[in-house]
Amino acid sequence: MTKSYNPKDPFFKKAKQEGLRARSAFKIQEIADRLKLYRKGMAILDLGAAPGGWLQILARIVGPSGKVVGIDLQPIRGMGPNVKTAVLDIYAPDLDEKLRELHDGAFDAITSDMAPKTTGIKATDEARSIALAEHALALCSRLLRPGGSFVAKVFEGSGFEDYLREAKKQFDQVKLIRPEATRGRSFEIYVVGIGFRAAQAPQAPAEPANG
Ligand SMILES: C[S@@+](CC[C@H](N)C(=O)[O-])C[C@H]1O[C@@H](n2cnc3c(N)ncnc32)[C@H](O)[C@@H]1O
Repeated sequence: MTKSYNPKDPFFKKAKQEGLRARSAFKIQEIADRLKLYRKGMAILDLGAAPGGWLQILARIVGPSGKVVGIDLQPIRGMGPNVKTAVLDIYAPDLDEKLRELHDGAFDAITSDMAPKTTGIKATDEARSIALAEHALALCSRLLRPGGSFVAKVFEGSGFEDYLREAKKQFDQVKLIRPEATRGRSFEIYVVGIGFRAAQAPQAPAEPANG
């Protein structure tokens, strides 16, 4: 999970050359290219968006008629007109209200590249990481439109199988992608949910039989 800074890394160099804020931009680019999840005019929510690499790619795809909302614990500055950002913790009690100020309505897609501050203690880091991914998945029921898509970074460790099981309940299809820009020894993988199933309305009790 450690992010070693390596200027010789080809993705780092390419990101610099292309004016991208983070090498991780190539991960969402690859996911978008492979699965064709995003289109012009869409509204996308990006969780853990700083410094803004994913926002740059997503903003390009949705174009001027679309919108990308990025939130993070860190400020994100200087994005284009179709990007709105806020310093916001996904656990904030007023999250929905604050998001409504940036976009009123459900999102067509939610993405999450969130990562916790690492402690170096594998079990703690994995637990915090899966907790972030779980919270992102739980937010779909409030913020994602039926049929929408979801992408989240998850570390393959304890809790991963349960996470997949939960994602499969909520989406018609679930795919796993390890983008090329993911560093060699990393356990990170992206869980992609396609076709969000709207929460089932509670069933009305059966009519009592006549007679
Ligand atoms: C790997 S970085 C994201 C990089 C980003 N995708 C990009 O391309 O620029 C992970 C981010 O998750 C954010 N994060 C961690 N916990 C969070 C939380 N509770 N709420 C919002 N953001 C969080 C961190 O502040 C960090 O900026």
